[in-house]
Amino acid sequence: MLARVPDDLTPDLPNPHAVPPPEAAAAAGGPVSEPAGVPAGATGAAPTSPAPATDAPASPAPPALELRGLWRRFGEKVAVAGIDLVVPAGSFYGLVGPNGAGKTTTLSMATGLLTPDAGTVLVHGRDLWADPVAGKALIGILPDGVKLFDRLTGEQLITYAGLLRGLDRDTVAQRARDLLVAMDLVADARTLVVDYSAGMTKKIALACALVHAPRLLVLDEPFEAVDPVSAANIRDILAQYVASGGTVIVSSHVMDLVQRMCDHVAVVAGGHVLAAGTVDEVRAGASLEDRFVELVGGRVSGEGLAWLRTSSD
Ligand SMILES: Nc1ncnc2c1ncn2[C@@H]1O[C@H](COP(=O)(O)OP(=O)(O)OP(=O)(O)O)[C@@H](O)[C@H]1O
Repeated sequence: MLARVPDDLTPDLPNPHAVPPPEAAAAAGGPVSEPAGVPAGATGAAPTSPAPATDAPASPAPPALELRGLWRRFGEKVAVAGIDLVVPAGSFYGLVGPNGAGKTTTLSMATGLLTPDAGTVLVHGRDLWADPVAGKALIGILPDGVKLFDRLTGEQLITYAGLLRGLDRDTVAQRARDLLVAMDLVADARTLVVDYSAGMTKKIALACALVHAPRLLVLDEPFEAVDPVSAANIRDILAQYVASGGTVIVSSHVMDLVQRMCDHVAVVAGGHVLAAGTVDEVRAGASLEDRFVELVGGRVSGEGLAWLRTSSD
């Protein structure tokens, strides 16, 4: 079983010893930072007042993702009703909720795929919707109901994703090979994606989300239709990614999986966050599944379906 992400695919984290020019970092999908010692937004500006004293404690690193007052409605339907959420950098964060809770809508707004009606999305402290190009460079996305260019082969699709992210051809070729191995898709590298099974399609989409070594990985139902061995491989890859400094947000309906895999979780229902924190805080001594049912409610008896138990002969 694979338990290791190739070093080249671990997240592009800021290197305190090397500060690339912002445009180069953005093009490489890496962090865009001001030169050390220069206040944000002041690059190139002549100082107008003496520098402030520098003995104040360094401010803590911003969360990987911060959602403030996110709203989204579709016609009369309010899908997301003022969601606030803080995803700490380096966390493995689960997002759970019943069908129609607003998870996909929230993640779509958090990753620049869907415009919010109101609210702010900060990715590593940067306002995503103020500068979507820089913000999206930090994110890898596996959307729900993913639509791919499925007339490409798996290998071509990863290559396409890498080139689109601004990587050079040699880097893309190396990473495509590594990802095909990690996803156990080498034998089908030259098969058209349209001929892939649902689980294989999920894996090739995940490979595309990883190719630019993002700092934040947002995965909507990544294990749906994936076989147990592939799921275990993917879990290993994600755990390794988090161990090397990346942040993963994963939506899932499988409480047991979230409880085992994630260190933080948010329970969402009706477009609101009902509970959020570490998994242990949220489950409060119960299993996550029991706590989920307690928070969300909505259990129905099968009495109305008595006819299902009636013999038809
Ligand atoms: N494009 C759309 N047009 C109209 N309504 C939408 C649209 N997208 C989502 N909705 C509605 O918004 C609500 C939240 O949907 P969303 O897909 O975010 O839920 P979810 O938590 O991801 O659900 P599931 O777990 O079933 O995938 C639902 O009532 C859904 O019908």
